[in-house]
Amino acid sequence: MRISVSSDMDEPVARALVSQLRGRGHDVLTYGALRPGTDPQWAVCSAAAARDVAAGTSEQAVVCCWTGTGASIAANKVPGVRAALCTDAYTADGARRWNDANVLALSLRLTSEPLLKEILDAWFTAEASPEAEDRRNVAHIASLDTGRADTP
Ligand SMILES: O=C(CO)[C@H](O)[C@H](O)COP(=O)(O)O
Repeated sequence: MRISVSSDMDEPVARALVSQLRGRGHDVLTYGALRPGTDPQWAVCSAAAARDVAAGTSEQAVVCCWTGTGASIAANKVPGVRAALCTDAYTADGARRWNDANVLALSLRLTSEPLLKEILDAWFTAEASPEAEDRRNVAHIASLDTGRADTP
Protein backbone atom coordinates (compact mmCIF):
# COMPACT_ATOMS: atom_id res chain seq x y z
CA MET A 1 0.00 0.00 0.00
CA ARG A 2 1.00 3.64 -0.23
CA ILE A 3 2.19 4.96 3.14
CA SER A 4 3.16 8.53 4.01
CA VAL A 5 5.95 8.80 6.57
CA SER A 6 7.03 11.88 8.49
CA SER A 7 9.72 12.60 11.03
CA ASP A 8 10.95 15.88 12.47
CA MET A 9 14.38 14.34 13.06
CA ASP A 10 16.70 12.44 10.76
CA GLU A 11 17.32 9.56 13.17
CA PRO A 12 18.58 6.06 12.29
CA VAL A 13 15.28 4.51 13.42
CA ALA A 14 13.33 6.84 11.10
CA ARG A 15 15.49 5.74 8.19
CA ALA A 16 15.05 2.12 9.28
CA LEU A 17 11.29 2.69 9.26
CA VAL A 18 11.34 3.82 5.63
CA SER A 19 13.60 0.94 4.70
CA GLN A 20 11.46 -1.65 6.56
CA LEU A 21 8.28 -0.34 4.93
CA ARG A 22 9.86 -0.46 1.47
CA GLY A 23 11.19 -3.95 2.26
CA ARG A 24 7.60 -5.00 2.98
CA GLY A 25 6.63 -3.81 -0.49
CA HIS A 26 4.99 -0.49 0.42
CA ASP A 27 5.23 2.66 -1.67
CA VAL A 28 6.61 5.24 0.81
CA LEU A 29 6.18 9.01 0.54
CA THR A 30 8.34 10.94 3.00
CA TYR A 31 7.97 14.31 4.75
CA GLY A 32 9.99 16.43 7.14
CA ALA A 33 13.59 15.57 7.95
CA LEU A 34 13.32 12.51 5.72
CA ARG A 35 12.66 14.65 2.66
CA PRO A 36 14.89 17.70 2.16
CA GLY A 37 12.90 20.70 1.03
CA THR A 38 9.85 19.94 3.19
CA ASP A 39 9.14 21.59 6.55
CA PRO A 40 10.66 19.44 9.34
CA GLN A 41 8.61 20.92 12.19
CA TRP A 42 6.76 18.05 13.88
CA ALA A 43 3.36 19.71 13.76
CA VAL A 44 3.75 20.50 10.07
CA CYS A 45 5.21 17.28 8.70
CA SER A 46 2.91 15.04 10.77
CA ALA A 47 -0.15 16.90 9.54
CA ALA A 48 1.10 16.67 5.95
CA ALA A 49 1.40 12.89 6.17
CA ALA A 50 -1.97 12.62 7.94
CA ARG A 51 -3.65 14.76 5.27
CA ASP A 52 -2.58 12.24 2.64
CA VAL A 53 -4.57 9.60 4.53
CA ALA A 54 -7.60 11.85 4.90
CA ALA A 55 -7.44 12.69 1.19
CA GLY A 56 -7.06 9.04 0.25
CA THR A 57 -3.78 9.52 -1.59
CA SER A 58 -2.12 7.26 1.01
CA GLU A 59 -3.86 4.39 2.77
CA GLN A 60 -1.93 4.86 5.99
CA ALA A 61 0.76 7.05 7.52
CA VAL A 62 3.48 6.71 10.12
CA VAL A 63 4.34 9.92 11.95
CA CYS A 64 7.38 10.26 14.19
CA CYS A 65 8.86 12.73 16.61
CA TRP A 66 11.19 12.36 19.56
CA THR A 67 8.40 11.53 22.03
CA GLY A 68 5.72 10.61 19.49
CA THR A 69 3.25 12.85 21.31
CA GLY A 70 3.43 15.95 19.13
CA ALA A 71 3.26 13.88 15.95
CA SER A 72 0.16 12.04 17.18
CA ILE A 73 -1.54 15.22 18.40
CA ALA A 74 -0.98 16.98 15.06
CA ALA A 75 -2.11 13.97 13.00
CA ASN A 76 -5.27 13.61 15.07
CA LYS A 77 -6.27 17.19 14.25
CA VAL A 78 -6.86 16.11 10.65
CA PRO A 79 -10.50 15.00 10.22
CA GLY A 80 -10.77 11.34 9.28
CA VAL A 81 -7.48 10.44 10.92
CA ARG A 82 -7.23 8.02 13.83
CA ALA A 83 -3.61 8.22 14.93
CA ALA A 84 -2.32 5.93 17.68
CA LEU A 85 0.96 6.36 19.54
CA CYS A 86 2.31 2.84 19.87
CA THR A 87 5.28 1.88 22.01
CA ASP A 88 4.89 -1.88 21.74
CA ALA A 89 3.41 -4.57 19.52
CA TYR A 90 0.38 -5.22 21.75
CA THR A 91 -0.62 -1.58 21.53
CA ALA A 92 -0.14 -1.57 17.76
CA ASP A 93 -2.31 -4.67 17.44
CA GLY A 94 -5.04 -3.09 19.55
CA ALA A 95 -4.82 0.20 17.70
CA ARG A 96 -5.58 -1.53 14.41
CA ARG A 97 -8.07 -4.01 15.87
CA TRP A 98 -10.17 -1.85 18.18
CA ASN A 99 -9.48 1.70 17.02
CA ASP A 100 -9.18 0.97 13.28
CA ALA A 101 -6.22 3.35 13.49
CA ASN A 102 -5.04 4.59 10.12
CA VAL A 103 -1.97 6.48 11.33
CA LEU A 104 0.77 4.95 13.46
CA ALA A 105 2.65 7.42 15.66
CA LEU A 106 6.09 6.45 16.92
CA SER A 107 8.53 7.81 19.48
CA LEU A 108 12.01 8.05 18.01
CA ARG A 109 13.33 7.99 21.57
CA LEU A 110 11.65 4.76 22.66
CA THR A 111 11.60 2.72 19.47
CA SER A 112 14.63 0.52 18.84
CA GLU A 113 14.98 -1.15 15.44
CA PRO A 114 14.00 -4.63 16.77
CA LEU A 115 10.99 -3.08 18.51
CA LEU A 116 10.10 -1.23 15.33
CA LYS A 117 9.92 -4.55 13.48
CA GLU A 118 7.65 -6.02 16.19
CA ILE A 119 5.37 -2.99 16.05
CA LEU A 120 5.14 -3.08 12.25
CA ASP A 121 4.51 -6.86 12.25
CA ALA A 122 1.58 -6.35 14.63
CA TRP A 123 0.30 -3.26 12.82
CA PHE A 124 0.18 -4.93 9.41
CA THR A 125 -1.17 -8.26 10.71
CA ALA A 126 -4.10 -7.02 12.77
CA GLU A 127 -7.37 -6.12 11.08
CA ALA A 128 -10.15 -3.81 12.21
CA SER A 129 -12.67 -5.59 14.40
CA PRO A 130 -16.09 -6.10 12.80
CA GLU A 131 -17.76 -6.21 16.24
CA ALA A 132 -20.69 -3.79 16.48
CA GLU A 133 -19.35 -2.19 19.65
CA ASP A 134 -15.99 -1.46 18.02
CA ARG A 135 -17.61 -0.10 14.84
CA ARG A 136 -19.83 2.12 16.97
CA ASN A 137 -16.82 3.56 18.76
CA VAL A 138 -15.05 4.27 15.48
CA ALA A 139 -18.22 5.82 14.04
CA HIS A 140 -18.43 8.03 17.11
CA ILE A 141 -14.89 9.27 16.44
CA ALA A 142 -16.04 10.19 12.93
CA SER A 143 -19.00 12.10 14.37
CA LEU A 144 -16.61 14.02 16.65
CA ASP A 145 -14.67 15.03 13.53
CA THR A 146 -17.73 16.70 12.07
CA GLY A 147 -18.69 18.42 15.32
CA ARG A 148 -21.96 16.50 15.27
CA ALA A 149 -21.24 13.85 17.88
CA ASP A 150 -23.90 11.14 17.85
CA THR A 151 -23.94 10.96 21.67
CA PRO A 152 -23.04 13.57 24.30
O1 LIG B 1 8.99 15.06 20.47
C1 LIG B 1 8.85 16.09 19.85
C2 LIG B 1 7.55 16.80 19.80
O2 LIG B 1 6.53 16.07 20.42
C3 LIG B 1 10.01 16.73 19.17
O3 LIG B 1 10.66 15.77 18.40
C4 LIG B 1 10.91 17.33 20.22
O4 LIG B 1 10.21 18.40 20.81
C5 LIG B 1 12.22 17.81 19.63
O5 LIG B 1 11.97 18.89 18.81
P1 LIG B 1 13.11 19.99 18.58
O6 LIG B 1 14.28 19.26 17.99
O7 LIG B 1 12.45 20.94 17.63
O8 LIG B 1 13.40 20.57 19.91
